[in-house]
Amino acid sequence: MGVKLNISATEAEVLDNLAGFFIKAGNEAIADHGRFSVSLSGGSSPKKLYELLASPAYKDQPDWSKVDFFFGDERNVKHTDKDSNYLMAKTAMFDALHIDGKQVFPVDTSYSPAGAAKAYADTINGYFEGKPVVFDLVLLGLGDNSHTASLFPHTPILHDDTVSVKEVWLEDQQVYRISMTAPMINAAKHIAFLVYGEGKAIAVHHVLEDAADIEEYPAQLIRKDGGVQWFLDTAAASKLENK
Ligand SMILES: O=C1O[C@H](COP(=O)(O)O)[C@@H](O)[C@H](O)[C@H]1O
Repeated sequence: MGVKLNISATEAEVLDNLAGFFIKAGNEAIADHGRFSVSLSGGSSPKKLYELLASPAYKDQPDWSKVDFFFGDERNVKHTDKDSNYLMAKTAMFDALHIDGKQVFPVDTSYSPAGAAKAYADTINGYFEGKPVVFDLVLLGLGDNSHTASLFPHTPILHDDTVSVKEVWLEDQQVYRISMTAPMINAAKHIAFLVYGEGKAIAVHHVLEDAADIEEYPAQLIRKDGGVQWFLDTAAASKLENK
């Protein structure tokens, strides 16, 4: 799968290492083509990373006016809802860094789920001006059930081979989410997972070491020849047999 493991002793070290990776990727992208396009993850894990990146004491920060923010997935809720990935990133990072609204590309959840997915795909294609969609960095988390972005077990999006954005119906929760497809994520220059805590250890083992089964372990869909970076703490890595 081209996995690059970065295992740290503590949660704080994992966050620090990934912040360093983010900043390096950002500075390199800006030096290379003038801007840094990053797709953020949502859920419970990344908030501390975003707060750390926004911390004024943090070293070697990129020129934030040259960073463009997207979302790998979103809950089908208003931007003011506590479950909104956009709201979480805004409060944890955008506000503190005074990011201009023109640099932030949230999913427009005022549409129907299918409409929001289509509109977001159009937004992304427009940003890349009709050229191939290649984000400089896609950040991802991992759910206890081995989902990433909103690529959930046993959902049709797992078999979508288009570089696109789709709505995802979660039968058990009776809600929609909107998610980039695996091919859109896999086209990125860099992909980095942030996973910490013992609760994720079994999922990490399934995704990285079990036989291929994308229906059960959708994060196995995320692969790159150049390697996918996994930033883990020792608790999340504790069930790995090969470290
Ligand atoms: O990549 C992602 O992963 C999470 C799962 O992370 P968790 O920390 O909430 O368990 C997912 O739900 C999130 O929306 C996504 O961006």
